Order: sequence, then C-alpha cells, then structure tokens
Amino acid sequence: MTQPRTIEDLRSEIDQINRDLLKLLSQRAAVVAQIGHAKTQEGRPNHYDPAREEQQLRELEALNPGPFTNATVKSIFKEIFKASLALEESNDKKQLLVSRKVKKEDTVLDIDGVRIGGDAPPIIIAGPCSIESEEQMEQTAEYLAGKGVKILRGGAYKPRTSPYGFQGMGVDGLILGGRVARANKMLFVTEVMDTRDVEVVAEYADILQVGARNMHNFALLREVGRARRPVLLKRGLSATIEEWLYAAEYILSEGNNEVILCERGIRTFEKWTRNTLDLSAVALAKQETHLPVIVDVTHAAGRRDLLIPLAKAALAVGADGIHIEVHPSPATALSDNEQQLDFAGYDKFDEALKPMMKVPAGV
Ligand SMILES: C=C(O[C@@H]1C=C(C(=O)O)C=C[C@H]1O)C(=O)O
Repeated sequence: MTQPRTIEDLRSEIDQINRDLLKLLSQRAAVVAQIGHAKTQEGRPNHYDPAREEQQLRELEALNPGPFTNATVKSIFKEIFKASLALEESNDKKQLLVSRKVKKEDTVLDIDGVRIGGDAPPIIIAGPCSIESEEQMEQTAEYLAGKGVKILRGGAYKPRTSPYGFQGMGVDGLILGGRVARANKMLFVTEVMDTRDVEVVAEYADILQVGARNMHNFALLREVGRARRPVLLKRGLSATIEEWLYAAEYILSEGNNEVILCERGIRTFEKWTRNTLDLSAVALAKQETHLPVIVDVTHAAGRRDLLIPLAKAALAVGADGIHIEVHPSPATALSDNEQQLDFAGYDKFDEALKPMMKVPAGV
C-alpha cells in the first residue's frame, strides 16, 4: 500500500507544473510577438482577430478533458489572448515613429529661423479665426508682429458646422494671408481640409493645419505627410490621446517628421466652456512623443475670460506654445465672435504671459 502523498510533496509537484506552464506561456508569448511583428509588416492596423480566438476556443472546448468546465477553460484562455494582444500592441507601439522610444530627443522645428519645441522658448501662434479682408489681415499682422508674434494664423477654408455659414475666402484668402505674413516677417499657418487643396495651401502657407474635425481624415493625413511643409495637427473633438498620436503617425509614416501636436479641448458634458482643456493630454503627449505640443486656448475655452489662466496652465505643464485667436473687431467677425480677443485683450494676455515666455518650455 502506497502512502498518500503529503501536501508538501504535492505542492512541490505544483511548483514544477507552474514552472512548466510559465515556460510554455513565455514560449507562446514569443510566437505571438512574431505574429504581431508580421502583422505590422503587412500594414494591418488591427492586431485583434476575434475569429482566430474563437477558433482556438472551439478547439480547446472539444479537447477539454476536465475537470475544469468549458466555461472555466475558456475564461482562462481568454485572459491569455488578452495578455497576448496587449503584448503585440505594445511591441508595435515601441516602433511608432512619433514615440520617444524610437527617438529620445525632442524634435525641434526650425521654420525659417523660428524654432518650435525642445529648448526653444514657447511660441505664440495668433491671428483671426477667418481671413475676411485685406484691412483685417493687415491690421492684425502688423499689430501682432509688433508684439513679437512670429506666426500668423487665419482660416481660408472654414470647417463650419452649418453648410450655410461663411465658408472662407479660399485661394484669395491664402494669397492674402501669405502676403501679409511675409510683409510682417511672420510665418503663415492655415487649415487645409481637402486632399485636393494640399498643394495650393502648401504654396502659400509655411505650416499646414489639420483641424480637429479632420484629425481622422486619413487620406488628408497621408497627403500632408507627403507635403514638404510642417503640419499643425489638432486633436479631434472626441479623440483619445492614442488616436491623436496615431493620426500624427500617419503623417510621419509618409516621411514628414515636422509635426506640431495641438490640444484644443475635448467634448465633455461641461457646458460652461466650449470644450474641456485636457492638460493631461499635453503632459502625456510630451512624455510619449518627441514632437512639439502646443495648446489652442481659444477653442478649449470658447470664452475670453479663461484664456490667460489656461495659457499659463498649458505652459506650466510643458506646452511648447499657445495658439490664440485675435481679431481687430471680434464683435463683427464672420466666425467665432465669442472667443476671439481684440487688440486690447491681447495686450493684457501678452503682459500676463510674459514672465512665462522667456524660459524654455517643459521646465
Ligand atoms: C496572436 C494573434 O493575435 C491575437 C492574439 C491571439 C492569441 O493569443 O492566440 C489570437 C488572435 C489575436 O487576437 C493571432 O492573430 O494569431
């Protein structure tokens, strides 16, 4: 008669089984990583394959010798699949061109001597929401240049909620914006909304803006990725940080490394501000990527009284610059009346921000 085995003895057998299981799990993970790599090479954006998982679960069910129920076996393997998928995706992320894991040092843009990102002092991008007239653009550019602003903004193509709202001056606006910026030794940034316009916008603008509503327009992202102009990429209204960074990846993957990320507030349940400024996204984007990150305080707040505190907060968390709308007469502006600053308002903004503008961002 054999003696019943002691608990200690049985536990040491379990310990050995654990070691074997761990070895097998690690072997499995190594194979999963290879599959993940192959998927990335094939350009498959989605690593999750529910059909493949389902097939494995069916086979395991058929083979299950017990004593665990099928439901238990399935839930254990589902955990393994989940961990495997996470592994595949994190390996994949390590290879993202936007990632600090790929490029440790900050990307510093130098656009005709205007430096953005890294150790450069924070920059201001300012100008009206829409380009409306010669007088409006000349007055604004002259005023802002006098304040030391190096980058003039102004929309020639406007993504308006209503198709009947003012849609922008189009090519005439581009010509005007470019000319006025140059006359005041400024750079000109303007939004491009359509792949068909990238070429003409790039002809007149120094920086191409992809707006929040187009952050998921992958054809446009690829097209600006092929343009030889830096790109200002706004975060989408409801985009996660990950989606925003993937949008930037589209641009870099086409060979254009000059991307400035712009947080502009996201849609939340809050009604007292137009959007909710997500400062953690700024800090995270700085941490996860090597790209310059700026904050559009105008669209984040949607109201003038918050522009100064939000801009200060943005710089405090490491933003490389601020984007703000300024108009000679906001009350008569063709868009965004509630949120653009007039010149007196900008004087106050400039004064309030001055102490934070000299030091490099991110300290
Ligand atoms: C490893 C793969 O990727 C994922 C992980 C799976 C797994 O761990 O078995 C199965 C399907 C995918 O969701 C694969 O597609 O085979």
